[in-house]
Amino acid sequence: MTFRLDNLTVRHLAAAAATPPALHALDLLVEPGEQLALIGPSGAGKTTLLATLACAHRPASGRLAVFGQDPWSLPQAARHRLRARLFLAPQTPPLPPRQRVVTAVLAARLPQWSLWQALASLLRPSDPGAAHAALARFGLGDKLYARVDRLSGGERQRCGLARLLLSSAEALLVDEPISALDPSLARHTLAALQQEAAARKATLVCSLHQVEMARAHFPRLVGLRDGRIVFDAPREAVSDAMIAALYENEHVQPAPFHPHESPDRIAVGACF
Ligand SMILES: Nc1ncnc2c1ncn2[C@@H]1O[C@H](COP(=O)(O)OP(=O)(O)OP(=O)(O)O)[C@@H](O)[C@H]1O
Repeated sequence: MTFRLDNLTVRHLAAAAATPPALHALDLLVEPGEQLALIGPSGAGKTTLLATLACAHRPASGRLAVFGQDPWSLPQAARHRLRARLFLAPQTPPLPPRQRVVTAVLAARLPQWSLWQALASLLRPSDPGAAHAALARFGLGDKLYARVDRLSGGERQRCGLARLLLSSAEALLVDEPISALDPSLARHTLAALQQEAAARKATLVCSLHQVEMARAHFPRLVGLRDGRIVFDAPREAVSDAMIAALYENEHVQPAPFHPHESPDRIAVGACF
């Protein structure tokens, strides 16, 4: 078992006491090598769930097992070793802006390196060939020596994913990997991620806003809403009605349209 959640509730430390938990009484089993997509509306808890699986949030109650171990009952050093078996790719990767792409990508190997290897790689990239190969898988081979702050949003996102290829993680936790990509790049990027996970027999949990991509590419879909699992099913069992119910949003009211407003006024209003 890669992940097992029993009645797991997670609260953000910064959230007001009266706020409902970000994740509420979740039960979830994820087997080694499984590929599943997390879908659900904004604020459903997808990012929180990925961070919880990555042992970045301590649950408020319930049980979490990662590779059969409760990370929060382990001594800190053992928890770090457990985390090194996971790779969390955030939606916006925290890449140092003035760093070269090659250095930023090779930093994925930090958990495998000694302090001296890490310092030496900062001065002279230790394995630029591996960084280039990883970048090339995401169509970024020509950016090896570019500065991170000169990349576009989509290029930064793919640079973050190239780091994943250099890690030795057994579970890949990926948060909205295609949110800044055009449709063709999005398909290519998802395929590269899924091929990598399959090749190393790693578990892949991926949050996506592109529901049709999730349905087309992932064998299992977990629908989250308001911090609860609404469905957890093979894609063939997920109907259009289930998707519509997941995203039904009674909180958003359509803005009133005033036909007497001139296009200029509408444009100015839209800017501010
Ligand atoms: N750092 C934080 N402190 C307090 N509350 C937070 C924090 N991060 C997220 N939340 C709250 O937790 C809930 C779940 O947020 P989360 O980011 O996990 O949702 P999400 O499904 O990933 O949303 P999106 O699709 O918009 O990225 C939301 O109500 C959000 O406001």
